[in-house]
Amino acid sequence: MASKITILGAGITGLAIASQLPKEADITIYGKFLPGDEMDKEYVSQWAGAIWLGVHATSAREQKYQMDSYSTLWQIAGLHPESSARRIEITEIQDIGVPEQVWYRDHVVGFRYLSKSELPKGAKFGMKWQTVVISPPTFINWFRGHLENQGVKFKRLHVKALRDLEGLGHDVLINASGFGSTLLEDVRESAIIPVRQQNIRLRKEGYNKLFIRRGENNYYSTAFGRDDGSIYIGGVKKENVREWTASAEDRKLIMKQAHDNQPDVFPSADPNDYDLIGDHVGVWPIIKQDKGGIRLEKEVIGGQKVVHAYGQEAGGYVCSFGIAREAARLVFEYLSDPARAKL
Ligand SMILES: Cc1cc2nc3c(=O)[nH]c(=O)nc-3n(C[C@H](O)[C@H](O)[C@H](O)COP(=O)(O)OP(=O)(O)OC[C@H]3O[C@@H](n4cnc5c(N)ncnc54)[C@H](O)[C@@H]3O)c2cc1C
Repeated sequence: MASKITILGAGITGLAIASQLPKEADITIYGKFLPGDEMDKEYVSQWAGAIWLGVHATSAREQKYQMDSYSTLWQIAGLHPESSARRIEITEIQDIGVPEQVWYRDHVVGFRYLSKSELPKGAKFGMKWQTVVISPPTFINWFRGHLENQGVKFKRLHVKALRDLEGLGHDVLINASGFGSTLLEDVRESAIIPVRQQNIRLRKEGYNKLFIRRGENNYYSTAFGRDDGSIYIGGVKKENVREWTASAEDRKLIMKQAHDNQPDVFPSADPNDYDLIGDHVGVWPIIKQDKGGIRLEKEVIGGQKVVHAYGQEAGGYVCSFGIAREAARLVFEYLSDPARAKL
């Protein structure tokens, strides 16, 4: 009989995990929010940028997750342009750090360091390489359809605890509920903290670049074109803030930084001089490295064999398929256990 696997969570984490499970498994994804829903601030995967960006200060374990995701997103961009995933050249400028910390330099397509003459004033080093950019609402919708074609079922359900799912009779339950894990009565994750990021979206055709610059005091400026003709400009990041009201001051700062870095593209520092779509404020759940980083492990809770998958600091898209492969391996460990009968 096919193994029965339940996934709680229909964000990028739950979807990616479903894609890496054995094709013959009977898989159902449950969620309060599902792909195709109207934008809701609590459904984090709709709000990502999203880009694949090698995150500099991560553990070897998370580097592997990031690279697994890079290669799969790269493939999706080649095979399924309708998913919104698109290959793009990235220019990364660093006012901090050293070139040696760029651990992904030998693993991404077309990587090269910039020469001194190519660096803007104040920069320590920089690089260009090829990455993938995604429009998340389109991407998760496409992903849902792709999984449904393979027999994965989607059902809307809001639970208070993992034990509410016990009656489904699955062999393994995957907990990919993100922030939900702080509230589930039998999980109550206390290591998750919120990270808020404010960005701007504006209408501007013809910008097909991805620029990012990082510096002292959390300086972070990015701009990239999305497939819907908009530019996503970021951003002001704040840890431990779960609040969605846009700040006018941050909006000005974001636009000023974009203007300083690319005056040819953004000739004014005043947001009102552009065709603004609006502020884009989102909050995502992370577990910091000093608290162990992403929680990706097995735990038997009240008789259910659970695999937890949440809290990725580097970003749910950046780590997606790497986390999914590891989660699939943990599922396999449960299923191949000689004492496979339910506990
Ligand atoms: C502004 C912004 C920019 C970002 N940019 C990037 C980027 O460029 N690259 C990147 O990789 N990441 C980026 N991220 C981070 C990324 O969006 C998150 O890491 C990722 O979306 C988390 O996905 P998830 O599937 O774990 O959680 P979610 O998308 O929140 O999904 C959780 C799922 O669990 C369900 N759920 C939770 N609790 C329950 C319950 N009790 N009962 C039923 N269902 C439940 C929800 O309904 C939902 O379906 C960004 C985030 C923001 C906000």
